[in-house]
Amino acid sequence: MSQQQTEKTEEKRHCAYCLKAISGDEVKKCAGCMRRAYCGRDCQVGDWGNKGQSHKTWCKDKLCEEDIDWEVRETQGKGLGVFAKRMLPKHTKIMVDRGYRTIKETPLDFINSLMPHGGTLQAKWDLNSFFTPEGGDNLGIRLARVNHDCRNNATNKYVTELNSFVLIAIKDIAAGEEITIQYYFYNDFSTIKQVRDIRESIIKPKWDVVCDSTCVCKDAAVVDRIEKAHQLDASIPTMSLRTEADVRKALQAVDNLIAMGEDLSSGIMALSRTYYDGFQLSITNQKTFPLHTKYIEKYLEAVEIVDSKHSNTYAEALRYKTFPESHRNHFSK
Ligand SMILES: C[S@@+](CC[C@H](N)C(=O)[O-])C[C@H]1O[C@@H](n2cnc3c(N)ncnc32)[C@H](O)[C@@H]1O
Repeated sequence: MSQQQTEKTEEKRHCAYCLKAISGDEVKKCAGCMRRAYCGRDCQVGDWGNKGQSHKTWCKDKLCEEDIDWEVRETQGKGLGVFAKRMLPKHTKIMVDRGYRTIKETPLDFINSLMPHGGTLQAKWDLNSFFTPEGGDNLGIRLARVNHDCRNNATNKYVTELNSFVLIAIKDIAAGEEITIQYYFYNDFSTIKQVRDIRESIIKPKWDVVCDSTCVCKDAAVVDRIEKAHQLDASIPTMSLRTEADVRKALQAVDNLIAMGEDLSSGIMALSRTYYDGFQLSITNQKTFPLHTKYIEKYLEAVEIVDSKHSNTYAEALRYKTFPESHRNHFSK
């Protein structure tokens, strides 16, 4: 385990484990990354394993840290929010935040500090936990401070085996800019009807966030782009793969979808799946097999951004890159 070091500066930080505000001599840093701050050895030990944020897994990645790269502070009219302290380039991992699965599992101090102020533990849990298609409702104690925006500049994915949310920038985020996500997960290629239903039936009642008529979710041009991408996405699995020409046609659809997805909000999530589609399709035919390289490389890159190198998905993608013939779609099977 990395050792603590005492800093003699008047630096102001938050303990990465208990979240206490600390400054000057109270700030102890992980000697591995020299970035993560603790108020003492007990907190450092707690944070190292999965009782805390599993810093053992992330230390070498030198991830963004609270008070260095982002901070939690008051917003105008939304309570607290998370703000960039420096320019965070597109695809930066802003935070990896452990997901608590139940109220019982969540430290009481953490859950008590959350909105709604004066509310019951259940009300706080309901407001601050996020549904994850991969792992049910989970609460990330720092993620819970991130506000919703339909024009979000970040997106989050829950990685089940790491028991953590990974929050990534989906565009360059300027120093001082608020970091926002879309509450309630939907991928960019879901139909606009689903998007609208989610707004009306989940986001509004659960978080009391109401979009005005100028919001991007009501922009006809955006609606049209999402709808077209959805139709194309839904058509790909139904396409014939009997001949080489069929496979090339399906790959053309994949390339078109990639081009459409590039500029849709949170694109990298849906794109990672589309790159994988390209890989799976190209390997079905001996003639198109050489094309698989570009898709699997893009897929691996996207998985590294969204799920991280420590995920099972990354290990699997790496295996398919190295041994594409091991995939069930390989033309020899
Ligand atoms: C998960 S919390 C986000 C952090 C919260 N602002 C805080 O102070 O802890 C969700 C709540 O934040 C507020 N909020 C989030 N996004 C908002 C938005 N776009 N407009 C207004 N309020 C928002 C709403 O009160 C919402 O129920």
